[in-house]
Amino acid sequence: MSKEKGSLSIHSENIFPIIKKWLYSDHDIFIRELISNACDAITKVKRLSSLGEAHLGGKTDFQVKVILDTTARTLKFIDNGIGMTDEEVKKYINQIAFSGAEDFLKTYKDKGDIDQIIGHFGLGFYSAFMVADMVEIDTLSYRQGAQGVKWRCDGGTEFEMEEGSRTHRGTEITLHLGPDGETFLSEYTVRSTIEKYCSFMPYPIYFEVADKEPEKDKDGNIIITEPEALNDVLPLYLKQPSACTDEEYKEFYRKTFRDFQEPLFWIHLNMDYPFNLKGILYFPKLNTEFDTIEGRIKLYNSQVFIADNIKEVIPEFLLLLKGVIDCPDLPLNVSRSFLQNDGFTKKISDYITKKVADKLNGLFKSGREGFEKFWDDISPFIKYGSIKDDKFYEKIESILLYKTTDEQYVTIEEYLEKHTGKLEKQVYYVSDPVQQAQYVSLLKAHGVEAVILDHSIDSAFISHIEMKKNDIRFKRVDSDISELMKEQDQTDEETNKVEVENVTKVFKKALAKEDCKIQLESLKSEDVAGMIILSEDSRRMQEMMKRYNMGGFNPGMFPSEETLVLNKKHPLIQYILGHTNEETELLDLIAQQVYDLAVLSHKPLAPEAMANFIKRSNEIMKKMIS
Ligand SMILES: Nc1ncnc2c1ncn2[C@@H]1O[C@H](COP(=O)(O)OP(=O)(O)OP(=O)(O)O)[C@@H](O)[C@H]1O
Repeated sequence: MSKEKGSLSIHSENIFPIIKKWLYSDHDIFIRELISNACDAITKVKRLSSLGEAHLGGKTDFQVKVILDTTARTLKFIDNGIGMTDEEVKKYINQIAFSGAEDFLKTYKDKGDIDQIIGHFGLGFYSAFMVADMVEIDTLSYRQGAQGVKWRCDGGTEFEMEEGSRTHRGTEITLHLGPDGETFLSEYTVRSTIEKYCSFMPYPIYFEVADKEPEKDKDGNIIITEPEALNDVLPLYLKQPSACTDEEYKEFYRKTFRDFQEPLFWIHLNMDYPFNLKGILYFPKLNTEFDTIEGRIKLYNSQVFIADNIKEVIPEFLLLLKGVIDCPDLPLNVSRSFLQNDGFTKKISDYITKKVADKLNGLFKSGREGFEKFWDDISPFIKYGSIKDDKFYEKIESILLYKTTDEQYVTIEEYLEKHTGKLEKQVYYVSDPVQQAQYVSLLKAHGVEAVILDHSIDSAFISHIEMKKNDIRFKRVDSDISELMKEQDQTDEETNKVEVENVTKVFKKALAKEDCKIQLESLKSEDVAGMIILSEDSRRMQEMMKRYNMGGFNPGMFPSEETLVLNKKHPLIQYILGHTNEETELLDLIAQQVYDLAVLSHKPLAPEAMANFIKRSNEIMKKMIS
């Protein structure tokens, strides 16, 4: 066969159902598309008027009206924009994927700023057929002496066109809602969809229900209310940061996120070059320690809502924040809810990360005390960001704070400096300040504070910091006995070995436990008879297995390194040491009670052990009075 070249042909009968059903993922976006077209139509006529090419005759109350009629089952979108001539309807509507917006941009690209035009692909109008059985257009062009045009299509590939009777410049689009549009017969659905997609569109959008019973006062008089636009045509993020007050930022936050907690602080993004990006990011306050952090960053393109939390543009860790970002330069694909993946989105994401890091550094430098006040609330974001984004970590590394058990906020360097001579490149931490209180007070008695790392992000954060600063080691307070707590012991190695063997025998029998690892120490404190320590590595391994649900692994592969440390100086341990050859009930009782108390200050007792502990404690008290 000879080599051939040609162009592919598309039959509208085949492609139309695809556009209607599959081009857009969400049905409700037809509202966004038709209101965007209406706003584009207004932007165009305003532009032409400013160029002296259109004479508006004083009709400049630019607005978009959406009217629902539940009886007639229609939804109308009315604008007083540029309108269309019959030629334009033929060109822009009858030719699918021929965008009048693109055409307009091409014609006027050299005549000033027209980046407000939203349309791009020439397909949006057809999204109306996702919900409508029939769509009508009634339009009159701005041109002098133009004749109105009526267009009608029932969703097939045939249309009807005739002269229209419209007397005012603009376009009215009527959707006759079909079974797929049933949900849009609800006032609430239409209103909330307009609010979702159009709350920052540049011209006022009014919504009314034509066949709704008017509200009456108690005397039966109709209450007349001034129509209120559903949108904010000049959202705060578009203003210059220097022109915005704190109250305005807070009000914008309340309105946009319906969150009545005040945000901690915010970052106003305002960039014109090398790309255009405006927005405000808020650091929300966490209500309680049990709060799940759920952020929401709404992405806009020229004031049109695109989607929430688009991870290509917003670095993943910042999805914990709340905010709005508007970037008219976004490379959107046809359905707008998806981005074309190119290097540009990465640049936007890097810019946002940098701005957040700059703001945090600024807050730290301008007032450490204020920064410390925010720390508990913002630290999960910052820690998550440090783990997720190396560049972010590098920028905020020096302002990472740690809250200590004496309620101070210190950097890691300050912590080490404070413990010079006591700790060598080592940071003690607690993951549960209440449960681990005994260990904390033992350390405190020797002038050592621990840092509190009790958030679910902290175990990953600790590993991250250790990896970044590889000479620093984090140790949970119950992972060893600090040399600071021990007293010089005169016992020689051989005697100590025998003592350990004898005591182990007593505990093994009393606890009926084969694997009982015991260490004898002379602790400076005489208050503690025994304590459990669990090596840091072994505990981390166990936690990791639990976290990743590595149930298939045999736990025996990583035996628990739990050790019972007994304080030789404590009278109870001295008693045991002096009676290791006996097998008395009292010896069992002491060993069991010492062990349970040690476990209790390390972790919660298992239910059966707890019941035994209470029973035994009562027995001991009974013995005391008998
Ligand atoms: N309300 C309107 N007033 C005037 N012209 C309109 C109106 N609605 C649509 N048009 C014309 O029809 C064209 C096609 O609209 P359509 O929504 O299909 O595509 P678009 O807005 O150009 O691009 P996109 O697919 O990105 O929305 C528009 O570019 C515009 O020229």
